[in-house]
Amino acid sequence: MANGQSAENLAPLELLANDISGAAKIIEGYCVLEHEAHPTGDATAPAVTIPSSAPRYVREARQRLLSAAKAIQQIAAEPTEYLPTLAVQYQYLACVKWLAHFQVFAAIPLQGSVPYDRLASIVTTPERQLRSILRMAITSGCFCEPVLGEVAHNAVSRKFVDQPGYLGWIKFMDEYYMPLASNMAQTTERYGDSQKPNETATNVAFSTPLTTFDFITRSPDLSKIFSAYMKSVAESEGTTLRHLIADFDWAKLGEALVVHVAGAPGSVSVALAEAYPKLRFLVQDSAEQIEHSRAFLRAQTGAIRSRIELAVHTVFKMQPVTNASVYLLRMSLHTRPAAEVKRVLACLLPAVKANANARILVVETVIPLPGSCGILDEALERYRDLVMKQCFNTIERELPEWHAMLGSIADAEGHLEIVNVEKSPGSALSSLEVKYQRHHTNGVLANTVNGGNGRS
Ligand SMILES: C[S@@+](CC[C@H](N)C(=O)[O-])C[C@H]1O[C@@H](n2cnc3c(N)ncnc32)[C@H](O)[C@@H]1O
Repeated sequence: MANGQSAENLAPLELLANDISGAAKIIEGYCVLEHEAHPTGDATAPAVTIPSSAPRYVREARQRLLSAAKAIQQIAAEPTEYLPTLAVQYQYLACVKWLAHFQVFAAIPLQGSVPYDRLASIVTTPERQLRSILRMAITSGCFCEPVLGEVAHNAVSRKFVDQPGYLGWIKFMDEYYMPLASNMAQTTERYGDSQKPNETATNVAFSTPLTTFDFITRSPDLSKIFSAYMKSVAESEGTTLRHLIADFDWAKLGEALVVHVAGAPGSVSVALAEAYPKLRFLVQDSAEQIEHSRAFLRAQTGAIRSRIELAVHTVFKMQPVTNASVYLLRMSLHTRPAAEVKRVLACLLPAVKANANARILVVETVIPLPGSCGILDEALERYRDLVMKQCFNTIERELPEWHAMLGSIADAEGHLEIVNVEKSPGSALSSLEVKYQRHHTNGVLANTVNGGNGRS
């Protein structure tokens, strides 16, 4: 400990500085041991800072470092700096939008640097404006200036070239999410605590009577950028399928059937099928989506295709398959009002009641209780909660709310119960393992005798 002091005697700033230093040592030590490139923000920065194959303690150190760095900035800053710092954030979004509009990402060579004046003549923008906007973006971590007067890509800006969906994401944030967020107060003024899907910030911001889904799908422009945005979100760190694979003990299932409820197009089943060759899958969704799934599966290898079946099934009808080991519900509940969430879960109850080892795996955001995790993780989960409210009048839930929701799904002999919760470092989603719990009989939990898995 610095100066021989114990942790209890350290002031908050020193504690955070120690956290940062300790986490940075773990990360740098890992990079040296594994011959990985050291994280930097310059042109040589690796495309991935910490690979997903890194041990959990290294990925946890990265989360700790990010949160401690954010927390230390907050407490070291003067209160009078709060608003100027907030102002910087909206300018960042405006700069990235401007750079995307003038196709600056594509105009900068992937290797080497380019002088501002030459770049300005390529993208036909005033040089002084281009330089100001790029230099502002550089302070956000996007692009770098390896030689004074010349700009180059770094790992962040290169993403906008490698993954064009990033441009759709920025456009969607700017043209859709921003107006919703800035109309949040007017929405509460007009609709109070409404949970109706057509009394949201979408209705206020865009003066439409439509629900958010209808509003987006009926606008060709918006639905195009929405698809690009969703594709990028699916590939982003928070929702990558690697977390789903890591956050449940799929191997213990052996040869088993997994039903992915509302699982089109089937990319989740394909990823799991590749990782676990003994598992078979049934993807259920609407008739229209299952048609897309057929096309999607045709592009997979025969070995994968042979283990994935498709079926038209609505989440509001009783689950017809009762011999599966897992009924997976991933990101399918948070856009629904509570009454619908209950109906969806109730349709699965008989299937998990029929087999004491069967599980419902609910993969959704769990909002952390204040201070229970790093400040950055907490902010990202709370962001998702606000977006759900603004778009759908629905919520993301805290763990006690998930316990209450699942516990309320019951029949005469028992109810649904969460037996385990897992969340990989960096994941935006938690995996809630849910079983049917029989009511106490003579003080003994009937299900425990029958095959609880002991992981709770
Ligand atoms: C956000 S997506 C879920 C994505 C998918 N579960 C995953 O993990 O990537 C919602 C899915 O629910 C499906 N869906 C919506 N309403 C449904 C219903 N009533 N019955 C069955 N599927 C439905 C949609 O077609 C869509 O595939």
